[in-house]
Amino acid sequence: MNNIAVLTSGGDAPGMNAAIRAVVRSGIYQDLNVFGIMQGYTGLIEDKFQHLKVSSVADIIHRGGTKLLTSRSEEFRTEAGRKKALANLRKHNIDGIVVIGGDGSFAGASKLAKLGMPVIGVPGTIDNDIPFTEATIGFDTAVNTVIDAINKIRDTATSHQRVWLVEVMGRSSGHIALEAGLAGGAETVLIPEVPKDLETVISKIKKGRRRGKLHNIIVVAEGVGSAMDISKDIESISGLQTKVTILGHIQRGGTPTAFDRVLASRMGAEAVKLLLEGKSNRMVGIANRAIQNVDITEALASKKEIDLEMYQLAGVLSI
Ligand SMILES: Nc1ncnc2c1ncn2[C@@H]1O[C@H](COP(=O)(O)OP(=O)(O)O)[C@@H](O)[C@H]1O
Ligand SMILES: O=P(O)(O)OC[C@H]1O[C@](O)(COP(=O)(O)O)[C@@H](O)[C@@H]1O
Ligand SMILES: [Mg+2]
Repeated sequence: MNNIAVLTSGGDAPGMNAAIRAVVRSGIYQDLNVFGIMQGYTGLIEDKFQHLKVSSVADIIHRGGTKLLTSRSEEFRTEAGRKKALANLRKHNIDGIVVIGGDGSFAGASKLAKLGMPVIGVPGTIDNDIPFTEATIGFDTAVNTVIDAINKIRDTATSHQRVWLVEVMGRSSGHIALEAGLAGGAETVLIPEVPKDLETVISKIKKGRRRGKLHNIIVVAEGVGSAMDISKDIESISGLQTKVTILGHIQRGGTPTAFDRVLASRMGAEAVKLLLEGKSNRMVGIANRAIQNVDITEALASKKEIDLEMYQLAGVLSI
């Protein structure tokens, strides 16, 4: 193995830069040439390769976003698109590639591996919706961004004694909502993994008010549906007035936490090690603080479960 490549794909996540840095520097440390592919699978198809040096990844460990840029590529979903991508990898004599991205990017990566290109996946998505890893790069930072927002909303919610719905990201999963809900002391957490019951939500609000509670924070994962619609339903059933804040893409930006930087550094370096060991179609993960790796196909075949005990605890602690 002489030449390896790295790209970021799908939604950007804080810590992706730290992962890129780790791939580049541990690759160079082990005498590899490292190429960065700009704009994810789009750049792979459009031949946007750059030879990276040690200094190419200087001053990025603390930055959100991705220096390599990212994209969602429709063309890569087609066989013709993937063949173009493979031809470019061959043209640059690439012996293996590290894909930093989420579940969709891994589905693409696995197809590339089937075409004969060694591929290692590094999980980078704020959603934390990838099985066989307790954390994905960006999740911790996103959760911290959400609790910072909840703290601020709580100040004004209390002052006006308001019911507040905070909509958070998570395309089809409730990991951000649950973790931020528990850490932010939310009264109710609505996640797609658990059927929603608005009568229970409303009776909890009313019970809280009877004990003198001055605010109600309800965290809604976007995968449940629009917080705006849910607020209208709560208002029409209960007669209560509600406010809604949709946090949106603010959750994707910002400087990564120490946790995400360390995770990204370890995972990026592990990906290079796996390529050097001749592995392919593997995904790096973390369990009990140890870096591990699993087959991507196996990972994609299963769904990451939500921690129902944590969900119940969030309910108990907000009685
Ligand atoms: N089933 C698939 N086959 C091939 N490529 C895919 C597949 N699913 C996703 N991709 C590629 O991966 C890209 C990123 O996936 P996406 O789901 O948007 O983000 P993420 O990787 O963050 O989950 C897509 O734009 C597409 O190019
Ligand atoms: O920025 P976009 O393209 O609208 O995507 C929004 C989606 O991306 C995410 O922020 C991250 O998801 P992915 O990692 O799958 O891209 C989701 O939480 C959200 O639903
Ligand atoms: Mg995804």
